[in-house]
Amino acid sequence: MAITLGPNQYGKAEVRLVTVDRSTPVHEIRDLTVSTSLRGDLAATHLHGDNAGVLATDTQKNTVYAFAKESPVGEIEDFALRLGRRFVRGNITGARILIDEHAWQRIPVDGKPHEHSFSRAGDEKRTTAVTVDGDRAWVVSGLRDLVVLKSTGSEFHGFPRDEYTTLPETDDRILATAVTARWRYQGSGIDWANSFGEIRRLMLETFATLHSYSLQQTLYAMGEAVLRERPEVAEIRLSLPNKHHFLVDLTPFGLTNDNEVFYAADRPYGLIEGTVIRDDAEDAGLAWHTLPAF
Ligand SMILES: O=c1[nH]c(=O)c2[nH]c(=O)[nH]c2[nH]1
Repeated sequence: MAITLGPNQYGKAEVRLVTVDRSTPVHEIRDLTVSTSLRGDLAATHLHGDNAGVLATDTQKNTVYAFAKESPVGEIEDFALRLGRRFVRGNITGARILIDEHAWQRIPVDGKPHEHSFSRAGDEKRTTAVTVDGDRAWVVSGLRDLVVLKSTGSEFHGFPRDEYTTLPETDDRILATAVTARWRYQGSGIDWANSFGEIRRLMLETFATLHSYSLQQTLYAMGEAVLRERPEVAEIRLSLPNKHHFLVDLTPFGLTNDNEVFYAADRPYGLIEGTVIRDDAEDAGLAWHTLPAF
């Protein structure tokens, strides 16, 4: 019997990085969670504990902080590319850098945004996942936990009924989800910030305006809108938990419920996931390699 080492990677997970730009009295803050993962010829450490080719995860963490001091972090995609390219040398042939950006907004005081006091702008995160392999690189960006709800304009009916079906058909329900999206970029010279803003806008506008007959239909329409308008996006993957809102039965209290009082269920939840891709998309290469969640 032969036993061999299979695919492996290692790095520092969830490095918390906060930067303050103090160049003017109006401070700018950035708040990132950075995870690094390196691949390559790492047999010696796995088989014999020989660490000559192991760039310590502690060094990887320090590199994140040093790079943030040496030049402005900039767009998370550029920061991830800089880090990934730094790590790929010698026996390290590939790197994957994940970054989540946490948004802050200025606290309004006397109607004006404060210079150096902030409040968290909700749970939503802008994300990127950069994979470097030799001198090639792939960028998959996205967002997580963008919670949306529409109070009408959503129906769900026509599904099969069997002896276990209890769900009533509805022609007017609340539709709510927390959007997780990742999209794969193609081409070069991409304005990361503008592209992110436009993709987010397209997804939100589609969610708001599409009269939905299923969350699946909404998912596809959101992805299709992005691919139609944004040629720099090769494909988009969406994960949409159906945050069910059930009508409360008020008849025990002698009351009617005219689609006004709901119980927001926590779990279980439907989980609707899918990819929307253009038929002439550039090859995905290693873009999704070892990417969690999809
Ligand atoms: O939009 C929906 N899609 C489903 O597949 C589903 N299943 C379910 O119970 N409710 C819903 N809603």
